Amino acid sequence: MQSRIEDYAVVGNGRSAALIGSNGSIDWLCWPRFDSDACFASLLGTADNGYWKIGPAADGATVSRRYVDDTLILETRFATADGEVALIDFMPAEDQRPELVRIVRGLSGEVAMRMDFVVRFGYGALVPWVTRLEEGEGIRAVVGPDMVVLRTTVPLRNESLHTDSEFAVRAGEQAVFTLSYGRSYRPVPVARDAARLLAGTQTAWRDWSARSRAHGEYRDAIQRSLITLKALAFVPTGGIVAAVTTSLPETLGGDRNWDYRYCWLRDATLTLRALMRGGYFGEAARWRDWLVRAVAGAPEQLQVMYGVAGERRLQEWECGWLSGYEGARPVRIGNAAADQLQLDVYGEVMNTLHEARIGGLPDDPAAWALQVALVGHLEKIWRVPDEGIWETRGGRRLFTFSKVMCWVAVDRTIQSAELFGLEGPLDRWRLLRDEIHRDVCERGFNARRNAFVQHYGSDDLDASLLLMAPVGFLPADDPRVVATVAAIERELVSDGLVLRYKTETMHDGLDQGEGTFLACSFWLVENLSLQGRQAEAEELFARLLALRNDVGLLAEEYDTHARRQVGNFPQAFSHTALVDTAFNLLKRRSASPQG
Ligand SMILES: OC[C@H]1O[C@H](O[C@H]2O[C@H](CO)[C@@H](O)[C@H](O)[C@H]2O)[C@H](O)[C@@H](O)[C@@H]1O
Repeated sequence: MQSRIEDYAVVGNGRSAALIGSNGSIDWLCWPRFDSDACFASLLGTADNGYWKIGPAADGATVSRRYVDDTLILETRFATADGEVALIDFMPAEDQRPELVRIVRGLSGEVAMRMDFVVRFGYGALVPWVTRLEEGEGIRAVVGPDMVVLRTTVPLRNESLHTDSEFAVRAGEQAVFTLSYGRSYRPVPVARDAARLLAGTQTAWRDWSARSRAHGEYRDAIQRSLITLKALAFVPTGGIVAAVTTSLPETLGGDRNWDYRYCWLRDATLTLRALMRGGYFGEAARWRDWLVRAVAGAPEQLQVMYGVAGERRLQEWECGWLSGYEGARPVRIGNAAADQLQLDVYGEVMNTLHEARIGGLPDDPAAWALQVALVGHLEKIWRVPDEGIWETRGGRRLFTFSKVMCWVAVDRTIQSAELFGLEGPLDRWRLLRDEIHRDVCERGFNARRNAFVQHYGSDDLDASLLLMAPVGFLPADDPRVVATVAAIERELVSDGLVLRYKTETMHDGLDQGEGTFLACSFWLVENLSLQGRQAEAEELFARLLALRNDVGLLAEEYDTHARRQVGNFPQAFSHTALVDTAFNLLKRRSASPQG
């Protein structure tokens, strides 16, 4: 039932998103929010956990897919011996009402089609009570507070807990399906005109994309990533999720399965940086307001992640009735990492707020007051061990990268104060910045290994340290940085791509082994380029671009043995790193004498 991860495309509307396989099957959809219960969950289980498939009745069609121009409207073409049809899938942009529209258009000949609809609320567990609509062709499916309404232009048949339809589409004809979500105690959502919704959605995405600064050789790759990142933003609040899925495994068949449908300060700020580089500052303003609301009063209560509206309790539990993606169990809902201490997030937040100011985002006194309070708190806690950027579950350590990012937090706050005349104890902050820098250089560098190491006193390498030069902690040609990059290239590169760390020696509290981490691989490109190894940088970048699926999407990791994308999908981290690296390569190319 499940497709390969890279066979999925995403459609969304700024509140939720659906994954659609190249076979026309929607195997994942949570409504009404990204983190709501799924009503189609076969992605993580079996057909009985819910899916909605539209495709040719006979097997053997040739499939090709694309997004319509610079939009999030998916077009899947099925070419059969009898003719060709296009399946158009989208969520209307106009009001973010939870709705999915599917239009089958006949392009040539006459194609016999089939639709199968199995809706199961509660992450695939609950069979709804299904009734026919009084007007028009359609059904209403209800369980407890949840309701979906399926309307269509073709006849439906209800049989053994399953709704289906067999219909034919000739060239020039079309069949339309709309699925709307609502609360079961509210009236049935009114029917809307699919053609009008399609036109409006197309215009909204085209207008958004027209504002982009993406350019040059990587223009299309950058823009597709920006659209994907935009699709991860929860419009009503400004929160941004790390991915639209939970528990797509980092190792096929393994237990590294996590719920990413939340707003990590780290992932969200990196997403914003990418959107701002693309010219999109509106999202930055909304996210900053979200941050001020989410963190609110006490800086010592800062969490590393929140729900999309700023919720703090993201309790992790295992969804025992789902058998997992290709059997990878457990399927986890919620994320216990919410209770961790990860000091790097201070650096990512301060860096993004600083860049937003430079980009012209009007200042907000509440945001500056929050920053001053956060640095005040960091001053007290930067020396303590934490769980680090990788959210390890094997106990707290003095992670070198966490300390580097504490330096970034203080450095960017000082820079903001200096550049924009903002008030703060500058002399004290400057002393703090120097102290953190000294600490990292003395305790994070292992002379015997001739490299900065994962945590103080260890021999392990860590790919997060590829960010030392890009964040400006040390120059890229500093001999210690050059040696660290060389050591990572020797020891953490697998088939040309970068592992986060060695799970064999790191003891992160989980089973051994995982795929190569795509964001880290982009960070290696950045270091090669900063070291002037341009040809190598561009070659690795081209390789990474080639790993995107047919519609330009990336998961979190890549399994170089199975040659498959692994981990949650599509993932913000990977797409932000793509955008950043592409812009940097283009900038350096145009600055070079030959550029
Ligand atoms: O590796 C164990 C941890 O994996 C997840 O964290 C990863 O995803 C986060 C969201 O993209 C990212 O911010 C983090 O840097 C990654 O390591 C998972 O969410 C954790 O619960 C888990 O401990």
